[in-house]
Amino acid sequence: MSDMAIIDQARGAPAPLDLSPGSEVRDWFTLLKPRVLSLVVYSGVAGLLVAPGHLHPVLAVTAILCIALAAGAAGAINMWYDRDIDAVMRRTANRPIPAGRIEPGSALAYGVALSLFSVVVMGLATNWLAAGVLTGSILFYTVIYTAWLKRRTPQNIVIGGAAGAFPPLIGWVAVTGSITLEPLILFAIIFFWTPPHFWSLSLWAHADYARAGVPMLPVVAGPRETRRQIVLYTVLLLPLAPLPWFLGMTSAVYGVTALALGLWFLKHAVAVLRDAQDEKGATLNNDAAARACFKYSISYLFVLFGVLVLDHLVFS
Ligand code: HEM
Ligand SMILES: CC(C)=CCC/C(C)=C/CC/C(C)=C/COP(=O)(O)OP(=O)(O)O
Repeated sequence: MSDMAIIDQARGAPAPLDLSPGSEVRDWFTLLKPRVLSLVVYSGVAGLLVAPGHLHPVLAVTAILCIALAAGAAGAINMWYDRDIDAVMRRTANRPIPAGRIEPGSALAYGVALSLFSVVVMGLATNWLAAGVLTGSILFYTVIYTAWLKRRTPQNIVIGGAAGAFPPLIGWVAVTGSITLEPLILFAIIFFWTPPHFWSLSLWAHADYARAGVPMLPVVAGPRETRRQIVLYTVLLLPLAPLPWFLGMTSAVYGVTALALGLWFLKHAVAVLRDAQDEKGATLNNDAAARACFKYSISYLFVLFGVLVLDHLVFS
């Protein structure tokens, strides 16, 4: 706390919210993995906006806040469970639990309380199917991905990564109260997007995972196989993303944009595959192609879902 804040508090003034680096409030916020939340909320909003039907704006905002809260709460439980491996990885060693700034038990209680709160509010504000799917997504991330698959198999990302594909489905179900083919396609898009998103990053971050004993694909199968798998999933995503157009859900504007974005993703993936390696398999240019592919993966999803929503608002 700053000197001014301490003086203010001594005078009886309410303490201002301290969000400075290392502050306690900031640490509790960090437990929610806020940076990843941006795309989670964005895809949830997209699912909610393109769904047929109407939800009162207050309830729609509540539903989105519940998705954000649930994803954040699951992130806090993930950080509680993974505190041992987070402590050994350079990227995560300064997280609030391994750095000793937040007690593990308090983080768990926080994650569980926020999870329960988000599910109950979602059920009351929208419908109980949406609350059920929200519960499924929390359990998928915390139990299936974090506690079960992450430390056991290099397919952890493929199966467990489905957790992150739930938000547009939840947004849709919050409006319609039912699960149909359309939101399942949105789910599938994120499902097939996740492996190239994460494996690109893991190509340059695998030393961290190896040190922590996490069997990520580059650690277990090597960088070459990881590069091949990145191309494979990008190829699978290519026809999948325009599917809403083929099924009459959108106009050609979305369809053609989805194809173009997919081809550009594939170009990045092929560049990753071709990235020069020395005889020991180490890359010669600091994995510039993998870094570019990871960065592009995030823009890809932002633009794809943005155009999906615009297409819906303009043409339907
Ligand atoms: C198993 C699946 C996934 C894994 C293992 C994974 C892992 C990661 C990692 C390690 C980062 C690096 C930076 C950080 O720690 O914040 C990252 C960044 C990011 N991920 Fe993922 N991710 C997954 C799925 C997703 C999904 C489903 C979304 C949203 C739809 C997403 C959105 C993002 C975003 C927006 C960033 C950039 C954050 C920033 O600004 O640094 N990720 N991801
Ligand atoms: C509504 C709801 C529950 C949505 C799920 C949210 C979501 C984006 C899940 C994706 C999984 C994810 C970010 C994994 C990060 O891997 P990790 O946890 O292994 O990454 P780390 O090494 O950074 O801890």
